Formats: sequence, structure tokens, C-alpha cells
Amino acid sequence: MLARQVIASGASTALKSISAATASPKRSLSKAAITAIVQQQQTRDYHEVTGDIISPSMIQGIDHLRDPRLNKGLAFTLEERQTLGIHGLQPARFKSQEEQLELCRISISRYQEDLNKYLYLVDLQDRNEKLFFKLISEDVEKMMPIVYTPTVGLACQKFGLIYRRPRGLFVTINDRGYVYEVLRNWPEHDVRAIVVTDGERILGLGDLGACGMGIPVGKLALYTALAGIPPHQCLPIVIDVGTNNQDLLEDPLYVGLRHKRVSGKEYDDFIDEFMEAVVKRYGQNTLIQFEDFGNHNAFRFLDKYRDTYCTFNDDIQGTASVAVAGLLASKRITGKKISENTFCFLGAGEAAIGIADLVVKAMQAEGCGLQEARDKIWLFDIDGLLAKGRPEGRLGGHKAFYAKDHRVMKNFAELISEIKPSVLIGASAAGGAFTPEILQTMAKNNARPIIFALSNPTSKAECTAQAAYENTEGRCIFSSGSPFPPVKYGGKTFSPGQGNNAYIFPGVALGVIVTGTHHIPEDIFLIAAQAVADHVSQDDLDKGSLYPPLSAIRECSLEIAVGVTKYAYEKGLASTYPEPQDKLAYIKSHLYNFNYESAMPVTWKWPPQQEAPKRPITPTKLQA
Ligand SMILES: NC(=O)C1=CN([C@@H]2O[C@H](COP(=O)(O)OP(=O)(O)OC[C@H]3O[C@@H](n4cnc5c(N)ncnc54)[C@H](OP(=O)(O)O)[C@@H]3O)[C@@H](O)[C@H]2O)C=CC1
Ligand SMILES: CC(=O)C(=O)O
Ligand SMILES: [Mg+2]
Repeated sequence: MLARQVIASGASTALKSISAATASPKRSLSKAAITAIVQQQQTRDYHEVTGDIISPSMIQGIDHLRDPRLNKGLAFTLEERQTLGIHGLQPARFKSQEEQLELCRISISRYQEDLNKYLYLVDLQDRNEKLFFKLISEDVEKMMPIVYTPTVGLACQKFGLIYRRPRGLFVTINDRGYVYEVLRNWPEHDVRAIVVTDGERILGLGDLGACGMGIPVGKLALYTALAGIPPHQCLPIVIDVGTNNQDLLEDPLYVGLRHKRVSGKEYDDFIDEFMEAVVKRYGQNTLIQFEDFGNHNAFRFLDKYRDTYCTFNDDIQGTASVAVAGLLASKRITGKKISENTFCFLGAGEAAIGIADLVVKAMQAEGCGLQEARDKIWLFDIDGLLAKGRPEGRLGGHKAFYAKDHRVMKNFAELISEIKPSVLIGASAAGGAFTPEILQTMAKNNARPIIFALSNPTSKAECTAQAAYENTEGRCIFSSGSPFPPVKYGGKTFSPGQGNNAYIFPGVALGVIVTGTHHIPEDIFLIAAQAVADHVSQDDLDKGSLYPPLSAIRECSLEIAVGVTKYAYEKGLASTYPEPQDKLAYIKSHLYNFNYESAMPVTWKWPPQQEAPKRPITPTKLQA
């Protein structure tokens, strides 16, 4: 049996094919051949290759430094530098990963503009992937607002200006009939999760077309940083069917298709083709997270695909889950069950309806009837209160569940005065719509009013944290979709929590991926909500937050994943067998390692050499 070598280029997919030369009986690969194979296949782990095993150290010379998966910068040891043929290509100094992180932190703090901080991080990810993810995961509070909301919104708006290197796939309507072929161009073979947008409703910024790519990229960065899902398993995708944003159509820097959005059957057929192509390329269990689609498509696609694909809509379901998590935690302050509240929403779109539907489910779990639960929820959209007799109608879909037998109302402040809700939720992208008058009314009618201003980015929040505390005498329980700095009011410092689906989707995705779950039932989002709520400490509540600190979000993700895993096996949704007994240990065994690994060749004994049984040697024989 010939000794085997190992390709250890960083993570976990199996190298599926290899050139004829590789399979030659001599088992001797030239360095150039190995480099070519490894680059072509973009593998990152220990791969068996028809009897030969190659190590990451086989990617020699400057190419090793140029591969962000392998590059460790000055953290390569002398031995590694010599073995890899990179000795002399870097200065003499050796640094630990910790020292490198410190330099990253200093570098970021030197940039004044958030967009420049974002660009620094993009560059770091392109240069040294482990350092990038370790940096974010170890300082989520500082880094999340850069890679995610609010800065990612700005990055999308400036996408045409800042676009540099591929970090996801653009599948355009011109690729009709060839979507599978486009997917095949993505160099990774072991994709387990896709975040896809068509760019029509990017945060609260509207239609940004192909510039929406920043969103799937940012969401998937959080998959790794907050839930330890290996980056090579994550694929960001923009579906480019054009844009209805006239400014972009006229912008010479716009990078997408320069025509109005294709809609109707042509669009639907294209999305069907996309879904089928994903399954054909990566398998039935590939998680497809819909993100920032326009309202009119988001609900349709969720209903259409939820039972036939492994999919969820983050804006509808992830947002619902994080909002319900906050409400579950609020019970410990108000002493009220969720069903003892009255809710008013500004907005009746993906986020608002998603929340309302899950709140109803939570109320039902408390023993409330379906209609009784819906009666406690009042929604207000562009045309005013969802009232059955309103002249505009527009009460289709789930809006119908919440339409009231009530006079037509166009003034939200009036609704708040009349209905006297205990919970006020904004998901309208109407920045500043919670006026001081509205906030003061909430304070007048409630000892501890709950106020969620969930719209993103910061400029679209229905009110600021400062305004919320100031207009409620510091009595409100406040959360926002994008972060606000702590607020000093009445001799107290409030640190409100971030009611953002980032608490939910990474953990849900982790649980779904490790179990190979086929479908994602609504229950999973209640399980996730409870897991987050359980993580809220008295200290968090005392500081004014209904959420655990962002620094604890990784623990939340793990707990959500454990909950999802238990549920998936209980309900027969999992496809990974045997069922692990210790679910947490099982999940942890799948996590990405943020620390550098050795780049030295690994010598494997394959198959493990069995020691020859020791034969007793008798003195008699010796003598003989
Ligand atoms: N914190 C979080 O985790 C999340 C936050 N969001 C944020 O929520 C916001 C809305 O997102 P989403 O629900 O997906 O978007 P949608 O487009 O689906 O919904 C927006 C809703 O707001 C209504 N609306 C818009 N302007 C006004 C206004 N001036 N007065 C009253 N109602 C108004 C719309 O009315 P109509 O129905 O008549 O069009 C619609 O019902 C965005 O800013 C988004 O960033 C979204 C997801 C997650
Ligand atoms: C957070 C999020 O998903 C949104 O604002 O769309
Ligand atoms: Mg979103």
C-alpha cells in the first residue's frame, strides 16, 4: 500500500475529480500540477485524491499568500515560510493572530468614514479570511454595524463605486435557461446555504437592483461570524431582473441590467428555474434564505416554496422571531402575558405581518383563540388603518386577517390615542414617524410602554432611542433594528437592544444545515424566539435591553441550533443520521475554526498501521 499524502488547504469539501496525471500509478505530482488542481477546485480541507493526499503546503510560494483561505500574513512560522517557499516574501517579523487583530482594530479606528471602515473589512476578507472572521466574531458590537446595518446600506447605495472583486453570483434574466450553468461557475462544491435577493427592497432604501449584493454578502458574513458556519458553505446571490429605480438606470456607475424589472410569468418562471438549479447543483437540502425581495413577491414565494424547498424568508420569519423574542423577554418587566397586550403596527408589510402572525401563534400558545388574538393587533399601512370599509381596499393576503370593522383612519397618532396600545411596532421604513406626540401618548397610557422602531438603516428608524426615552420619561422598553448608542436620561444610562433578525437567522441556518433539514416549519421561529428570550439576563433588562448583548449572540446561535436540531429529529425533518445524542457537541463539531491552523505537511498513516502482535520469544528459541 502506497503512503498517501493530504491536500490540506483549509476546510472541508472533498476533492471530487482529479486529472489523469494525478491518478497515475507513480503517485508523484509536480508542484505546478498540484497548485493548478487546488486552485481549480478551490478546496480548503484535507482531501483524498485517488490514493494521493496533498497538503496546503503544496500550494507553494506567493500563491499561498495570495489565497485568502490560506494566508496567515506574518503569522507563518519560519518553518512554514521555508517549507512553503515564501521565506523572504515577507518581512522578518513573526506575529501572533492576536497581534494581527490588534493591528486590524487600530487600522479600523483610524478611518473616520464608516464606508472606509467597510472597505477595509472587505479588503481584509479578500486578503486573510480567518483574520476577518475572527475580528468580527470577537467584537460583534463594533464590527456588526460595519459589515451589516447600517453601513451595509450605504455600501449598497455606493456599490457601483466600490465594487472590486467577486464575492457572490449575479444571475441575470439573460441567463434564462442557463441558471444551472451559471451556478456551476461558482468555485465551491459544498455550498449548504444561499442568501438570495433580487434587490427590490434593500433595507428601507427601496429598489437598489444589482447593488443589493451587499445584503447577501453581509448576511452570510454573519452566518460565519455569529454561527460558525464555514464560509465556503455560503453563497451570496443577486437575481438581476432589472430595476425600477430611475436614478440607477441613469447612473453611469450602475453595474446591473439597465432596464425596468422583468415581472409576471417571465419573472416567476425565472425564479422557478433558479430554485430547481440550486437543488440540481447543491442538493435538496440546500438552505435558500430569501432576503429583501419586494413585498408583492416575498409572501408569494414563501407560500409557493416553503413545503417543497428548504427555504425561509428572513424579513417575514426571521424578523417575526426576533420581535417575539423581545416580547417574551418583556414579560419579565411588565408581568403581562403576550396576549394581555394590544399591538399597533406602523407598516403592514413583510416585517409587520410576519411579526403579527407569529405574535398570534405566541398568543395561541398562551391559550388565546385565533380570532381573539388577531383582534388585539392593529395595522396601519400607507393608506391608513387596515379597516374593512376603507375606499382603497388593498386588504389582500394576510392583511385581511387583521382588517377591522372600524371607521376609516388616516392619522396614526389618532389611532394610538383611540386604541391605547401597550406595544407600538414600526416596520414601515418611514423614518421619524413615531412623533413626540405618539411617544407621549404611549407613556400616558402605559406604565412601561413597549416601543420597537425596527426599520433599517438608522435613518429609517421610526424614532431614535433618545426620542423614545425622552418622550416617555425614561419608562419605555425600547428596541431598534439598527443600533443606537446608549442614552442618558434622568440620571440613568439606557442601552437598548437591537431587535434585528441577526439574532435569529444564523442559528436557524446552523441547525438546519447540520441536520440536513428538508423544510423549515413556522414552529422553528418560535423555538428560536424562546431561545433568544431565555438568554436575556436580569442585567440586560435592567440596562433597558430585551435582548442579550451582541457579544453573546454566538451563544444564542448555538442554543437556537440545538433547539432546531431537537425539533428536526423529533418531527422527522432531519436527514442526517444517526441522530446525535449530544446535540450541542455534534453542532460544535461542525463549526468553523477561526484560529490559524498549521500549514505544515500532515503525514497520515493510511490505513492506520496495525502494530504486529508481539510474538513471545522464548529463551529456548533464542538459544536455538
Ligand atoms: N429589524 C429587523 O430585523 C428588520 C427590519 N426591517 C425593516 O422594516 C422596514 C420594512 O420592511 P418590510 O416590511 O420588509 O417592507 P415592506 O415593503 O414589505 O413593508 C413596508 C410597509 O410599510 C408601509 N408603509 C410605508 N410607508 C408608510 C408610511 N409612511 N406610513 C404608514 N405605512 C407605511 C407599507 O404600506 P403598503 O402596504 O401600503 O405599501 C408596507 O405595509 C424596512 O426598513 C426594513 O429594513 C425588515 C426586516 C427585518
Ligand atoms: C434586517 C433586515 O433584514 C432588513 O432590514 O431587511
Ligand atoms: Mg432583510
